[in-house]
Amino acid sequence: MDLWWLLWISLLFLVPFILMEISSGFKFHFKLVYYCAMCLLLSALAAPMCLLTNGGRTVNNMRIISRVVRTLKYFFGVRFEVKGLENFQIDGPCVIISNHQSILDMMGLMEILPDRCVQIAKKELMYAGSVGLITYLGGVIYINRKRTSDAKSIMAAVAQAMISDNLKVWIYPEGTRNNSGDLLPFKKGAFHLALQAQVPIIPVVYSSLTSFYNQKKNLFTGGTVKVEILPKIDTSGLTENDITDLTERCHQTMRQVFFRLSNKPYESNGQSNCAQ
Ligand SMILES: CCCCCCCC/C=C\CCCCCCCC(=O)SCCNC(=O)CCNC(=O)[C@H](O)C(C)(C)COP(=O)(O)OP(=O)(O)OC[C@H]1O[C@@H](n2cnc3c(N)ncnc32)[C@H](O)[C@@H]1OP(=O)(O)O
Ligand SMILES: CCCCCCCC/C=C\CCCCCCCC(=O)OC[C@@H](O)COP(=O)(O)O
Repeated sequence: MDLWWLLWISLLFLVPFILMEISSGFKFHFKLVYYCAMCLLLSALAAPMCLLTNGGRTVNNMRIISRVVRTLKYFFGVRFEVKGLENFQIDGPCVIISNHQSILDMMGLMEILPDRCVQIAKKELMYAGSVGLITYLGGVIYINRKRTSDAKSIMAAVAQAMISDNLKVWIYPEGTRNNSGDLLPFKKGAFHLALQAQVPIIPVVYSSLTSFYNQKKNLFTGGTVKVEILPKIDTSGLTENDITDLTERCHQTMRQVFFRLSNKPYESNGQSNCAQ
């Protein structure tokens, strides 16, 4: 009898691996679920560490969170080649903006996260189980993307907090994940925030994940991500009238770097062809 049980249980374990061999779709989704499960598990492990070390919701928990998240890359065969870390060496608050491709970006975010840096996140993330808890403990700021007025007032409060608590704020100006191999147009909140707080903006660009992570092609293997931290952009003296131009300028600069890092020819949409 035991032998039969053993046979059935081992078959049960073998089934996902057999399915992964015969179906790329199954393999892609299995790996994505594995990633989410790892995030949930690591969050559940990190939460008590944060509570015991720092008591409650504080940006200091980001040190623990980043250390734990940095281990994830080894489970998924992802490597990061980072350039420009010296550009993070600025005292005081700043707004960091970067392109956003997938939930895998958490690995790239934590790979280079500077000290005392929180992120702006969609409020739905608060309800993602233990991941929601860990983002809360890390000081993540939640916004409702569908209610611009609420988002504006939250960001205005963040501008005050950045100065009083010496906080850096990381924002994904595309406002959503985008695995298309290009950058979406930028929302303006990050730039309003930088002007309201009168702090510099530091653009960060991650190369395209599409060479090893592509939902359309059910591709999810390991790979190398090139990361470039660009020199800071000063906002002193700029006013609300400069927001659109500042947004466009950052978008164009980051898009050129994105194409260069992704070894793709720069397709300007009516913009200069010289990739940086
Ligand atoms: C240990 C375990 C581990 C495992 C797990 C890992 C855990 C890791 C832990 C921790 C890390 C967590 C990391 C989470 C990351 C999550 C990322 C996301 O969720 S990304 C989605 C949410 N982020 C955004 O959406 C930002 C970008 N959006 C904006 O900034 C928008 O501007 C926003 C939302 C503020 C408003 O969006 P609009 O859709 O209305 O678009 P617009 O065009 O920008 O604004 C409309 C008008 O309002 C003005 N406006 C916008 N923001 C303003 C402001 N702040 N003040 C004044 N006016 C503003 C603009 O100038 C525009 O007006 P005119 O067209 O120019 O007339
Ligand atoms: C008890 C309830 C349990 C709920 C289960 C939760 C399932 C998800 C669990 C883990 C997910 C790990 C993801 C790590 C954090 C990802 C942050 C992120 O990248 O969010 C997406 C957001 O940038 C943009 O959202 P959209 O592209 O607009 O959409």
